[in-house]
Amino acid sequence: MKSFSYAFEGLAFMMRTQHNAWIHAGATLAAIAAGAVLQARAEDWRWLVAAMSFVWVAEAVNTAFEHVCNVVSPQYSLEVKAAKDVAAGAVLLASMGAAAIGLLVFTPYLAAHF
Ligand SMILES: Nc1ncnc2c1ncn2[C@@H]1O[C@H](COP(=O)(O)OP(=O)(O)OP(=O)(O)O)[C@@H](O)[C@H]1O
Repeated sequence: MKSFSYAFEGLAFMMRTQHNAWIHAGATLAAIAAGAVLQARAEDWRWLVAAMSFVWVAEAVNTAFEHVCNVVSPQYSLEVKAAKDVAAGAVLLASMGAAAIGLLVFTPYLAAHF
């Protein structure tokens, strides 16, 4: 129970400090709403859940990484810049992958409706 509470504290910290987390939250809610409205099949929900989870995991790891960097090297450093930029790149890659999965999942439903 203690471990769960620390993990939820970490997630709450991420939501308080990372504006990108709110963009992920909006995208997550939009994907869930689209899946419900279009009545996505179970195999499509699997892809959606995997894509959404991957983005959140990348953002959480990026947040942790940034804070470790800030403690280890609060002053400007090209090494820290490279490390933070690569971590931000991981979130970008996960988000682009999720957007691609969203397109692949939802396009056939939209094509069938319109
Ligand atoms: N100590 C530092 N030395 C050099 N560059 C830094 C340093 N801290 C931040 N930066 C640069 O600023 C960018 C943003 O870092 P910051 O820690 O402010 O994260 P952020 O604003 O939460 O952005 P994001 O989560 O979108 O990557 C980094 O990707 C890096 O290019």
